[in-house]
Amino acid sequence: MKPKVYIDGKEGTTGLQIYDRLAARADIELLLIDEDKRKDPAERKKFLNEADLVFLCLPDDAAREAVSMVENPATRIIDASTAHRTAQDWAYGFPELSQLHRALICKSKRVSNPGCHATGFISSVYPLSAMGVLPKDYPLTCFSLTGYSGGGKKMIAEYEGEKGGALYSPRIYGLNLRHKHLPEMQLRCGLTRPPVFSPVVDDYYKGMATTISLHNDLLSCGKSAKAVWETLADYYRDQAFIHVAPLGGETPMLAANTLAGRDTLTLVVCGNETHTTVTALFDNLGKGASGAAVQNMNLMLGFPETTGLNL
Ligand SMILES: NC(=O)C1=CN([C@@H]2O[C@H](COP(=O)(O)OP(=O)(O)OC[C@H]3O[C@@H](n4cnc5c(N)ncnc54)[C@H](OP(=O)(O)O)[C@@H]3O)[C@@H](O)[C@H]2O)C=CC1
Ligand SMILES: CC(=O)N[C@@H](CCC(=O)OP(=O)(O)O)C(=O)O
Repeated sequence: MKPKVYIDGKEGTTGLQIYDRLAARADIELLLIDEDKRKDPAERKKFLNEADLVFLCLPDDAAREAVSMVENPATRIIDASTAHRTAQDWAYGFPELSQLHRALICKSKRVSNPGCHATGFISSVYPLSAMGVLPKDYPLTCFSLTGYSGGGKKMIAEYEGEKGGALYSPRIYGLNLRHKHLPEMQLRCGLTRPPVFSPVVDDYYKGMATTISLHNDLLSCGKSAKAVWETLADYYRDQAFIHVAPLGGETPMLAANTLAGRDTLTLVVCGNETHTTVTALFDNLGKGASGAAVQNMNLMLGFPETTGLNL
């Protein structure tokens, strides 16, 4: 019997991208709700309980409500929203972080998909912290560029409709320094202080560049860009979805849309004897959302991790 899969919120930006990755798959049965009933709670409840695995591609409150509708103990959930990313009883859907993360995803009934900015931040900070290069109390700063599809249908409409001058230029947001991804960044990396985080949205559809900046003399060990690069290259050497570029990168500038349309993430380490930057390049809708969600589904259902993905 093929596992039955339902995407709640399939008509949204993340949901459609998951659908695109699954539509042609013969190893699952996709359950499709009637278009005119896609927000009908009773109909959604039926689908949520009929499925072996559901993706929640909904705003946070609707995701919480959807979880409360699930009564079938066999139904497994991957939540793409922020609602459960710091919940201790949910597995954190970032399998490359450790064997334990991967094992918990494989067996868990509840998996929370990482936030897009958080994915970029954690991909560099977690290994450096786990390998003892970065002290847990390091005063981290991070800036993160994203395309406008990161803001979902509403922001896409803003950028693709008649727009004013400001939307033609990069915009720094999250100015209260309390962006919703900060709790998962801090908790999942075990940091004792939250980073100073500045997200930036710009006038292109998708793609991200998330950068942390380090003073080498404040690192616990390996006080050079080369040592940071070696640590990351070694940590991710066997991963299909995360690659580490040669030290210094391969281009004189880093374009945030380099990996648009792909489900992989590339880390670029730059710097010198005194300072280091690490930049994660990826697609907010690939490794930053839908691609990661499908990767998690494959692990949960026992399929090859790379099935149906744009490596
Ligand atoms: N876009 C991105 O790059 C990323 C998004 N995410 C997260 O994924 C989730 C979805 O985001 P995104 O796809 O961008 O958002 P969108 O606004 O593009 O899509 C959300 C979808 O949910 C539908 N919806 C809203 N309320 C309900 C409800 N009560 N019942 C059923 N459907 C409902 C909306 O309907 P309607 O079409 O009528 O508006 C819409 O189709 C969010 O939590 C977001 O934060 C995570 C990582 C990256
Ligand atoms: C451009 C823009 O607004 N982007 C969104 C991030 C989208 C996202 O990752 O949402 P989740 O937190 O559900 O993962 C933001 O920064 O709030």
